[in-house]
Amino acid sequence: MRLQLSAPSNKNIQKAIQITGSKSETNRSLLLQALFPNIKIKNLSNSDDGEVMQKGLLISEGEVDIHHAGTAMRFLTAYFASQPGKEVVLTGSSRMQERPIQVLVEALQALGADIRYMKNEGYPPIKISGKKLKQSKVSLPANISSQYISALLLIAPSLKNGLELELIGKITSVPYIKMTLGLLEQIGVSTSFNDNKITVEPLENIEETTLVVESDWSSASYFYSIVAMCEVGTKIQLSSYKQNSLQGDSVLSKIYQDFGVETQYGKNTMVLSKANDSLPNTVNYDLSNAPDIAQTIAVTCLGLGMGCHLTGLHTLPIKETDRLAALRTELSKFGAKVEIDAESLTLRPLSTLNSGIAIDTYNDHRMAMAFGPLALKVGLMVNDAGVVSKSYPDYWNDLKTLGFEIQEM
Ligand SMILES: O=C(O)C1=C[C@@H](OP(=O)(O)O)[C@@H](O)[C@H](O)C1
Ligand SMILES: C=C(OP(=O)(O)O)C(=O)O
Repeated sequence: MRLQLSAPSNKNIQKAIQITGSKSETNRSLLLQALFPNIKIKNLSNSDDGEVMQKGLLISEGEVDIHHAGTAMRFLTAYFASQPGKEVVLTGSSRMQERPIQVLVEALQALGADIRYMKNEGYPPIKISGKKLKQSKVSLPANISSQYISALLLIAPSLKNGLELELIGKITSVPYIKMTLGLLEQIGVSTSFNDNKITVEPLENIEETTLVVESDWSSASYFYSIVAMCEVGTKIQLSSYKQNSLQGDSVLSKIYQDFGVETQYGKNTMVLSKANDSLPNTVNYDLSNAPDIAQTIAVTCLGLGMGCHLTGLHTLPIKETDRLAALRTELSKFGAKVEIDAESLTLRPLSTLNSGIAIDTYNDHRMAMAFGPLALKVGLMVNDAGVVSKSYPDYWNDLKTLGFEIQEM
């Protein structure tokens, strides 16, 4: 599906949008619920990634296909490996078969798991024969993906002696590890995280507990970008959000102050308002703690004629697509000068954007969603726009609610 996008006729937007639960919190909560069935969950994500996780958890033998969902791939690997009697082949999209999983597989094998590669060493698909994992200590590299660490932490309370992890190297995407520990604490598990050591105590039963998933902050990023590009006075209310979030992407409320956007919290809601138009020429951010908002920020800067130097992006090449290469290609179509290296992206300020551009999305929801707000500055097309369903199926409808003109071509 190719969409043609144009700006709302009124760039002083006053609207409210309800976003569903965080996909990261959802997939963690679902796994915990499979281990401790008296957990109840509210405000689940309606994303494809949440759906494949839910379906995957119901399967005990045969093939489990998690499509593009990184969290489902990593979390289910740990889950099936620790479940005696379950025998599955865990696979995913062709891109998923290029996303590395060796660090997690080796850590699980060290704990006693039976996992074999079906095609390429180090990558899905993998065959898992569930076993009781008897070991309780393991060390693993922490600089490739925090999802390997979260996967181990999620099954940790169900292991007889809990788990002690030693993290090697610089730890990436730290807030996602803290989110996992935060959810474990919410169900009554004792945890500690000091320097490069994490411990999780075992837990046999829990009281009936309801986990209320906060709405998705990565999805909220696109509204920060929209407000930043609208007229002063624009206000968009988003729900359900809170100031003390488990999600690291909530750093958006600080970052977007640089773009004149203020955040006010109410009861379960936040209002983003465009407060001023005085913008710096260029901004610098280290996004190693919030990699999923890199695309949003780069496109906001392009739209506002600002430059940016974004660092800490070493994980972007192994996400849904190589996001550094994809960003360079797509930003350049508008005439921008963009440089990338293994962990950073530099965009030079550009005053006039080329028009008539069609954005390629590379099976990456965030390529489509990040470029949507740019329609406020220049009409554009988005190819394969249905990719947004990976995390945010209602995205284009919500943009229509704001007044964007969106037509299928
Ligand atoms: O644990 C999670 O829910 C996630 C962790 C991050 O991945 P990495 O740790 O691989 O950077 C993030 O990019 C992803 O969207 C979700
Ligand atoms: C990287 C992402 O997802 P995952 O790794 O879970 O596929 C994302 O949603 O931006």
